[in-house]
Amino acid sequence: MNLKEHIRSVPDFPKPGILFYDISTLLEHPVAWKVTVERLAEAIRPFKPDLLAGIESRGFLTAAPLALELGLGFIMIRKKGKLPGPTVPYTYDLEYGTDTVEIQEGAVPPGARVVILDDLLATGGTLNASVHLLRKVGGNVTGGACIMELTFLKGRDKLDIPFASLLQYDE
Ligand SMILES: O=P(O)(O)OC[C@H]1O[C@H](OP(=O)(O)OP(=O)(O)O)[C@H](O)[C@@H]1O
Ligand SMILES: Nc1ncnc2[nH]cnc12
Repeated sequence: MNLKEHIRSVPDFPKPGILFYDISTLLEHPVAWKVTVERLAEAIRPFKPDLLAGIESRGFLTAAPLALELGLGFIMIRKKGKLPGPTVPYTYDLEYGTDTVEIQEGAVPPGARVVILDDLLATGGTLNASVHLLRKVGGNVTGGACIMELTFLKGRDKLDIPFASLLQYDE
């Protein structure tokens, strides 16, 4: 099955000049979505995860069903101020300014093998920050995976973990 046929590309969203890859149409199609989850399961098998982490918010849609399929726990990496109770932050640089991701204290058992999921890798800034956050709380990040990778942005070069993507886009 060609999964690219189930992803809609929307020009000039959310800003002029950006071609937005929309997974809404993939999620709407139960067979294509099931195939996506199965292919992700294959892609991350070599990383031997104990636990899956998803990055807000489309990363939750990607990681949660995969965790269920693999019989693993799922934890959330969220934007600042969204998680209740004690949290641990990691702040990273953007082109202009900074951003912060957070995780709940105690979400990662010491030394757990964690694999990070998101829907899409663009510049790699979000995924790289998530790797650092998970390490800060004692996780052993053994890999990362996305459904889509914008190869022309070379986000993969920013990562110091093994990384897999199902679909590559060069524009
Ligand atoms: O590789 P990067 O350049 O960091 O970009 C990729 C990130 O951007 C998108 O999330 P967005 O911030 O749009 O949030 P959303 O998932 O809540 O829509 C996407 O889901 C990734 O998390
Ligand atoms: N071009 C794009 N399409 C969908 N999500 C994105 N996140 C960052 N860049 C994106």
